Order: sequence, then C-alpha cells, then structure tokens
Amino acid sequence: MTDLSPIPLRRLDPGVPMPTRAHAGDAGVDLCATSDVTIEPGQRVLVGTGVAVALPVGTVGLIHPRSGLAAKFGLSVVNTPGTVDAGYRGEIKVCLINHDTEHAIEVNRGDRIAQLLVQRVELVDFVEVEELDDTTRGSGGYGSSGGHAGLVKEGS
Ligand SMILES: O=c1ccn([C@H]2C[C@H](O)[C@@H](COP(=O)(O)OP(=O)(O)OP(=O)(O)O)O2)c(=O)[nH]1
Ligand SMILES: [Mg+2]
Repeated sequence: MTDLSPIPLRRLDPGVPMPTRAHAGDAGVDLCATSDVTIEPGQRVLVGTGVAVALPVGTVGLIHPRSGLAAKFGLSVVNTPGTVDAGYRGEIKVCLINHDTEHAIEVNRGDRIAQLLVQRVELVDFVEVEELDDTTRGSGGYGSSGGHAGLVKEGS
C-alpha cells in the first residue's frame, strides 16, 4: 500500500495497544490514552499515547480527531491536526478538548482517542520577492466568494 518502510515505533507504555488501523486501507492508526481523565465541558487536557516514532524526513505525522467521538460526545483535538515532526522522538501526546456545553467526557486508559496519519510533506525553501504573480483570486479570502448568506443567524 506504500513504498515507505515500516516506521520504527517504541512502546513507552507496553500496557497500551499498538496503534492499528480499524480496517485495512484506513488512513489513520488509532492512538490510545495512557491514563484515565475526565474532561469537563469546554476544558482541554493533554493525554499521553504511550508511543514514540521515528518518522522519515520528508514525512509528517498528523493527529486527527475521531469523527465518532466528535459527533457523539463533542470530543476533539485542540490543535487539530496536531503536527508530529520527523525529528520528534518523544511521546506522542494529544491535546483533547470537550466541545460539549453540558456533559463531561470520561476517557479511560486504553480508549482510542485520536488517529495518526503519516503523509509526505514538501520541505520547501522560501525566497523573498518584491511582487507576487497575478491570479484571479488575488488577495480575496475569508468568504470573498460568498455562498454563506443562508448560514447567518437572524439578528447577527
Ligand atoms: O498534537 C501534537 C502536536 C505535537 N506533538 C509533538 C510532536 C511535535 O514534533 C512537537 C512539537 O509540536 P509543534 O511544532 O506543533 O509545537 P510547538 O509549540 O511549535 O513546539 P516546538 O517549539 O517544540 O516546535 O510536539 C505531539 O506529540 N502532539
Ligand atoms: Mg514547532
């Protein structure tokens, strides 16, 4: 499925399962929590996953939320997607946030809390210039193309 070699992974907490794909072909491997935590509404907490990896230079690890936990409980990742640099050898941690406005979320050790994707990344250089080339978009952004009038709440 990939021409990258298997990525060296250390289990810093052997009691936590290896990150695995729920289904062959899934983009991400699920990461598990190493501790029990309660996340109150609106609160965030940094949770360990018990693993460290040696990603090849030219790749990046991206930590994404799990959609099921997001839809059911409001659980997400503060800095989604989290960036795991190729040179990072420490424990991968996940900064979880509870977006639910009413209910606390209980995370238990071993729960699959997020997913790690590995992607190739271009390590480009930048060159300073006086002018940039013209494009049809130009400097338009942040809604310049319209199409969201119906999403505006009355009175706002
Ligand atoms: O969700 C995340 C995000 C980052 N990291 C680790 C791996 C990454 O390589 C390192 C630094 O992340 P980042 O560059 O996003 O954070 P920073 O605030 O810029 O810290 P630094 O100054 O160490 O680069 O922290 C995680 O374990 N989980
Ligand atoms: Mg950084």
